[in-house]
Amino acid sequence: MSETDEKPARVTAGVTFAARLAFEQVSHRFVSDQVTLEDVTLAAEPGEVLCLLGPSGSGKTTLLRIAAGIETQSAGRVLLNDREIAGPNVFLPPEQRSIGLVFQDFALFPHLTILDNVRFGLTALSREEAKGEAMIALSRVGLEGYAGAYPHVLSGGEQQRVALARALAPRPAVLLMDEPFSGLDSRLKDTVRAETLAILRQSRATAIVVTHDAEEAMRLGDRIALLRAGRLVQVGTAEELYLRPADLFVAGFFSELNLFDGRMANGAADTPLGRFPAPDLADGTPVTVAVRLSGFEVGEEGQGVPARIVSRRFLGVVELLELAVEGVEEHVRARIRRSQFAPGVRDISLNVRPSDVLVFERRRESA
Ligand SMILES: Nc1ncnc2c1ncn2[C@@H]1O[C@H](COP(=O)(O)OP(=O)(O)OP(=O)(O)O)[C@@H](O)[C@H]1O
Repeated sequence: MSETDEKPARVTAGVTFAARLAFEQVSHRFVSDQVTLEDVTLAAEPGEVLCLLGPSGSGKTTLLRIAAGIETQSAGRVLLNDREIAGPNVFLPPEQRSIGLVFQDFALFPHLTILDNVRFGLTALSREEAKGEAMIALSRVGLEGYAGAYPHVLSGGEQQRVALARALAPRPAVLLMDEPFSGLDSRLKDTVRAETLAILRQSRATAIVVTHDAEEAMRLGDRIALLRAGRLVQVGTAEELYLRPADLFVAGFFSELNLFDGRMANGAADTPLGRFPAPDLADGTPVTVAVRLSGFEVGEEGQGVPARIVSRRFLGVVELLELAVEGVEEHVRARIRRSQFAPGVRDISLNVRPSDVLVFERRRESA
């Protein structure tokens, strides 16, 4: 069978099947008394792009390595389409898992052609078949014209696409990507991210993408799973995590916040910026009121809470104000549309948009 006969059908056929990858109560320790992951239950649904988000050291990479079979969990199971691939009595080696990996440094071999880099993992096929599959994968990322070239002639973004082609070539059911864009400069990043998403959609692979950047997770993920210190804090769509964060940590990951301490009284929290209702919290509960920097309407003096401009920083479309407000120890920060005040204006007034206020029960550590 010639590769040209097969090519069009294969390109549109994408992967053989879209799989569900599930973690069930997965825990992990590198050192016995130190939690890397604790009781993580999470599934990437067939064809979904799931972003694993969290600060450095929160366990994202370890979870990915457990899925790939290059790390073993201390407890719990990993399932691919309801088949256990890692558990107390089962351990399927990485090469039998139908899982592809893309790392942040692309890890291309400089002395191999682009084609040979992509063909590298296709050891189960004959040389000619592997070439055909590698060419299909390269055409999926739009780089078939570079098959005979070496990696150094490609830009960072193109090298990332080769790495993606290499991971897609064996038609994995699930693709795992660890900070795949962090090696790219910020101008390239947006384009490569959009291209990658389009390729993932076309290939229909289920993908788990690790990132520590909330905006990247919002741009890429159908859903986002946020980890902190090895524990899953919240899973949901970008809207859910942004609009209804489970706690202050989640809120702070998605927005810059001004924080005020208060106490519930008559169904609302009192702050120097106003009273904010929180019907679910009992009166007397100590609370932290979080106001997004973008959550202010500003006006001339006398139209709201009085504030004095301490500094203004021009940021292009917006400007960042630092404001002194009576009753607030630290400066209040506000991100407003630029040029709303003439130079030299000092006294203004503030109104807070209720949709940009979040009230949380105050935890002991932040009390
Ligand atoms: N081989 C190892 N031996 C011991 N501890 C490790 C090892 N690898 C990672 N750790 C620790 O495990 C924790 C989780 O690491 P992991 O790399 O999974 O986090 P991460 O969220 O991916 O972080 P980053 O974004 O910095 O890569 C960290 O505290 C890290 O220091």
